[in-house]
Amino acid sequence: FLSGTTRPVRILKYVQRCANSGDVLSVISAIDAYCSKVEWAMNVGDEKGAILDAVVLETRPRYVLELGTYCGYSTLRIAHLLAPGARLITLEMNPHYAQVAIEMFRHAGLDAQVELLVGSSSALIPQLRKKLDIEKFDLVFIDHWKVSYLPDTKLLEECGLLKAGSVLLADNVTCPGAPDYLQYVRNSPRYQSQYFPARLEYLQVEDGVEKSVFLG
Ligand SMILES: Nc1ncnc2c1ncn2[C@@H]1O[C@H](Cn2cc(CNC(=O)c3cc([N+](=O)[O-])cc(O)c3O)nn2)[C@@H](O)[C@H]1O
Ligand SMILES: [Mg+2]
Repeated sequence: FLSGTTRPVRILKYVQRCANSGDVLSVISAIDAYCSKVEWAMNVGDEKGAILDAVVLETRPRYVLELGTYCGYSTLRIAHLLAPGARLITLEMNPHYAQVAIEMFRHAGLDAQVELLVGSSSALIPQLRKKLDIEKFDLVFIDHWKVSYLPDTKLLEECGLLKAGSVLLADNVTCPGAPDYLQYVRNSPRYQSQYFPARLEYLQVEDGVEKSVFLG
């Protein structure tokens, strides 16, 4: 009866049926259960998600930016760990996926904690300071089109949205891979970069995330 829907809609319907509303951890595990048992989806998943959690806890960010919301899985993992008063901005260019993510945040009871902007990262990043009155981001989670990782990182630098100590965490640097981005953050004197190997979400394939601290 869900034929003709999109994968994010099928994930959302499963969450609305099976996860306790207002319980973000049950929403996260419901998404992982569905995507490991029913159909694969490109959420960061629980193994790489645990690395994301650790980086959020270690950074204790006040201003967080996410590139590529999709179903909102990683948005929820981050939002769950933020201190009161922190702000989480997530950018999603597909309005249909954005709507699914907003419903996902509502089910988790975190829709007031997340600011979702619909549009492409390259169009939105230059507007963030004016639009949101945010000077710098303490943490950026990068999980959108792999060819956009590097140009968007350079755009964040050019727009003055990074400060010494800002942390970039990039998903999929091994699979599907973001070779130009990796080369940049690993060779630029402006970044201190570290690789965390982990399996690709829900599969036995090798992937990894790259944590890069901007040095100013
Ligand atoms: N420049 C952009 N600005 C805003 N949103 C964007 C942009 N590019 C893609 N998106 C959005 O990201 C979401 C998710 N997304 C991510 C990707 C790229 N990610 C992958 O292709 C991917 C692929 C695999 N994989 O193939 O195994 C595993 C992963 O973890 C991945 O993130 N494509 N869409 C989608 O909703 C899309 O609208
Ligand atoms: Mg990813």
